[in-house]
Amino acid sequence: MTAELIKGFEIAEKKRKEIKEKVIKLKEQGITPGLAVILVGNDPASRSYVTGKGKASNEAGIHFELIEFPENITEERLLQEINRINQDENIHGLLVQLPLPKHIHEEFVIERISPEKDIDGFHPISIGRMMTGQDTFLPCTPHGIIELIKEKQIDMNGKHVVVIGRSNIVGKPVGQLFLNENATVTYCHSRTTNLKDLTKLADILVVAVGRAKLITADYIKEGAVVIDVGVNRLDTGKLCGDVDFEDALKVASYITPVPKGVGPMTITMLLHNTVRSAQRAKAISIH
Ligand SMILES: Nc1nc(=O)c2c([nH]1)NC[C@@H]1CN(c3ccc(C(=O)N[C@@H](CCC(=O)O)C(=O)O)cc3)C=[N+]21
Repeated sequence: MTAELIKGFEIAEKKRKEIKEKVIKLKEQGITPGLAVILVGNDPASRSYVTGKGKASNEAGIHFELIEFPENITEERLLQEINRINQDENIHGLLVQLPLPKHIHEEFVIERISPEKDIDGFHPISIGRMMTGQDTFLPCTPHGIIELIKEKQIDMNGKHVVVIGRSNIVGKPVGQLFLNENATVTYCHSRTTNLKDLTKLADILVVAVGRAKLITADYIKEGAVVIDVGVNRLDTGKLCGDVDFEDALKVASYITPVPKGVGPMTITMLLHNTVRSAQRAKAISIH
């Protein structure tokens, strides 16, 4: 078998066109969707992700504000800035790029963001709503993955999804979203003893651990769908997934490449959430 590629980049492009149309409609009604990103410190990877978000926003017609702070900013000053943006009527979405410097409590920062503007879907209120299946901002990478699966018309109902990784931003929420789609979900992580026995059972295998080429063909059931969330920067400067792509191609039915797989969908869902937030703000202003 040779797997079919899930071309996230192309699917993302199509969805961005639809988002752009929605932005045009909103602008005709006098609303310009606005996204603010807070970037602390000078990590080149974080800076490059934020640049990508800014570019994608501008291309979609979304107003983008980058707010930069030095590494040594106090937590109090950062929280104060979030308070200010929470009140800013021109901004519908706010995200604080992670990770933050060690002296800042990430959870305090996330909890300070107004759930109405939490387009990352990281606030405990957003997570709670997601868990109970309510309408809310869904975290972008997990949501992007579900959209890719739907786009390819891959059945999730009753399927066994195995997630490797249990981060708050990818592993945990992606399992929850698959559960909401009636899949059976198994979580694996660094303490899992019999990893290969479990991954071999997966109809859909989601890999989000951050270790280049960890998953080879022998971890994958014949015909499984493989979703690679890894973004590992090699010494050569090349981006590489958590899956050994060439090897996995031989056994999987569908596979996402890195780059141009899940990554572009993450940014697309961020734009999607920002536009939804603006639409909602508009609806409220009418009442
Ligand atoms: N508060 C917060 N929200 C985030 O959404 C967030 C974050 N913090 N911290 C870091 C991760 C990582 N992340 C990516 C977004 C896009 C690509 C992406 O577009 N990747 C391109 C390649 C880009 C390149 O070549 O550098 C691709 O896969 O094709 C990757 C990774 C968002 N994150």
